[in-house]
Order: sequence, then structure tokens, then C-alpha cells
Amino acid sequence: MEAAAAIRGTAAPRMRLAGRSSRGSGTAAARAIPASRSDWQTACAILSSTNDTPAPPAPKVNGQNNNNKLAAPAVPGSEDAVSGLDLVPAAGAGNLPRPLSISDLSPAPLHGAQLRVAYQGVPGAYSEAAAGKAYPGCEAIPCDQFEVAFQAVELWIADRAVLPVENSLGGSIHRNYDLLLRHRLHIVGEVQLPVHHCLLALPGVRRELLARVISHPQALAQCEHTLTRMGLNVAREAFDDTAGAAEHIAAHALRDTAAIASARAAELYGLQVLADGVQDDAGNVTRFVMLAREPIIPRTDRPFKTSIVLAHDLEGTSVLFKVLSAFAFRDISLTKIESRPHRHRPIRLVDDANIGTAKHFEYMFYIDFQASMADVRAQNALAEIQEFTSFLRVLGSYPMDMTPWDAAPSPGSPSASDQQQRG
Ligand SMILES: O=C(O)C(=O)C[C@]1(C(=O)O)C=C[C@@H](O)C=C1
Repeated sequence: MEAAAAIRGTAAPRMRLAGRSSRGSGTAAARAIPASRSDWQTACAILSSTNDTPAPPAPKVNGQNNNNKLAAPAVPGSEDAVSGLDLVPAAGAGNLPRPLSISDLSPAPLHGAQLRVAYQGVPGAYSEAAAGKAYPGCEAIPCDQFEVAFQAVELWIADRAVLPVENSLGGSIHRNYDLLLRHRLHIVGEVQLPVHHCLLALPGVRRELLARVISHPQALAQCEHTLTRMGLNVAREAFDDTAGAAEHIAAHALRDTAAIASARAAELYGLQVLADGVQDDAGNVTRFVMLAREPIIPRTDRPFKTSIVLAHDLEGTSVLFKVLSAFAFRDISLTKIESRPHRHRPIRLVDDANIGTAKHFEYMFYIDFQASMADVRAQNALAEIQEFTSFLRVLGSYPMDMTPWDAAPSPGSPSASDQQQRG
């Protein structure tokens, strides 16, 4: 990832945990993203309170102009509190803050009609395409890490996040499973995106000149056999995202390096397509989840999926068996089960008389099942499971993506979310 770090601050502006965004003016995301989390929270408050009217004159504190600092509130009854009346600019009641209304609190976007959707990567990444499939016409906001996309929604900088959770060839994207648990966002939908990879290089570069191939680790894994079959037994290097790898080649005029990325990334960064469709399987699909601050109301009039995560204190495999049977007895199909190490209690010590002390790993289990939380079968299954688990959380109950895999949404066609329910 060193190379990825090297491009930070170059061509592609993204949201970062630290650093500044240089997005074009005119959008809230365009404004500076400050250096620390607390600065960012302040900026977020500023973003949500700014409007297009000119800024009011800087308030005076104790008769002094206070141009760059947020003033600490005056202590009631103190001299400051009296002179603090001065804080309200005398002229123009139009400059006074507007009280929050019900519409500000609704799940609809605060920033006008366009939904702002955070994704990890730079323009041309598959995640950007997934954001567009989930929310056609949205403003896609690039973020340099998954964690930043979560925070952008939590801090109201974005309205939604669209993040990959699994790929048909590469398997689960574990980082996002862990982040789903660490953050309080809700899964409100899913999109499945066919991933069609290209081998990209600078114009005029021939395959024989290549010394390395760079891309997102998932993309490298998805193309491993094809690259070997093509005789490209050169070094592979991991990058933050596929389009970022393409951008890096263009920005540094690297003639010995190719990237695995989308045809759109080739267009955006002026690269040529050396080979088209280099994924090991034509049916290469990545599943993304759509995240929001509020859950959607589950329904039963269309196919729904529910994602849960659980942990238990008991020994042995019998708990997992009971969990699975709670679904099986109600004829509820599971679509996914994933285990991750328990962060707070990774190891269990088991004292076995005369044999010694055994150490078992402790796990969190992530389960997706095919039913809505509005379905009484799902409610009963979870009520039963709750009896023998120490922790149970519903990550979301949301419409399944039923669009055919080869159907990329065309302008005006119903999207995954429009077809089902706007999440
Ligand atoms: O790098 C990108 O373009 C991404 O959107 C990320 C990502 C992933 O995380 O799996 C998404 C889809 C593909 O499976 C390859 C990479």
C-alpha cells in the first residue's frame, strides 16, 4: 500500500480521516475536510449550518473581533454573559440561526434533492459504479478508507454509504464486516455489481515491457489465473482501489506497470486497454450493502433479506446448531454465514483436567437470511435465538437486489432501490 500512500494529495480528491479534500467548489463536500476527528466534527456542524447567504460579520467577544475561533459559551450571570449579548450581530435578523424543523430530521437528504453517497476509492472504482446503481443520479463522494465512508454518514457529510461485503471469486471483505459492528449504521439495501476487469497501461506500452501489475487485492485475486495464463508472471502490488491504481500509473507516467481496473478508469485517466475481461470467471460479481443512519421499515410484499450478528458464551458447537435449526424449522433460507474473531474476547481458556489448558478462538457470527423482520417467522426465530446467545444485533432488514446481473441501469430505468424501496 506504500504506493497508494504516495498518491495521497495528488490528482484524485477523496475524503480522508486526516488531510484535506480539494473537491471542486459548489458542494459541501468541496469544503475543506480538516485534520482531526474533532476538527471534522466541527466542520460537519458548519457544513450543516452553512447556506448560500454571505457569512455574518465575525462576532465580537468582550469587544474584540474574533475572526477565526469558535467562541466558548458565556457563563450565565457572569460579566461575559452580559457582554455576551453582543455576540448576536445587531443588524439583519436574516442572519440568525434558523430553528430545526421536522423536515431537517427526516431521512431525506438535507443538501437538496441530490442524495450524497460515500464510497471507498476514487472515480472509476467499482464502488462508485455500485453507488450509481444503488442510487441513480446521486452525488458519489470518494473516501480514502471504508472507515471514512462510515464516518461521513455518521457525521451527516453524506446521506448514505455503499460498501462491498463479498465477491463471488474473492470471498468476504472482512474489514467491512468488522466495521458494521463497530459503527451504528443500518443496512437499508444491497446491490450486486458484475465486475468486468481490464488490464490497463499507458498508451503505447506493450505487454512484454511490464514489470508489475497493481490493483486492489480483491481485483488481483479475481484475475490471478488469467494473468498467469497470459504469461504475466510479474510482481503484483496491492493498492487501495482499482481506479486509484490506474490513476497512479497515469500520474507517475509508469511505463513498466499495468493496472487492473474498469474501462471507465481507463477513460478517466487516459490509459489504454491491453486486455479486456481479465477476471477468472465471467460471472464475477461483487455484493455491496447500502448503509444509512436510520433503518427502513421492513415489508413483506417483496423479497427481503435480514442481516444479523451474534455471539454466545456457551461451549461447543451446539449453539451454532441451535441457531441454524431456529431458521431451518421455520423454512427460512440462509444466504450467508461468516465468522469473525471476537474483538473483546478473542480466546477462551478451557481447563481440561489432567490434559492441560486448551485455548479456543471466540467468534462473532454474521448471518444473512431470506426473510423480512416484518415476517412473524423471522421474529420467532430471533426470539428463540436470543435465549441462547449473549449478543444479538439486527444489522438491517432490506429488499433483496433482484435485478439481473447483466442489466446495468440505463438512464431512466428503475434502479435496484427504486424497484424495491428507496433505502
Ligand atoms: O477497487 C475498487 O474499484 C473497488 O470498488 C473495491 C472492490 C472491493 O473492495 O472488492 C470492489 C469490487 C471489486 O470486487 C474489486 C474491488
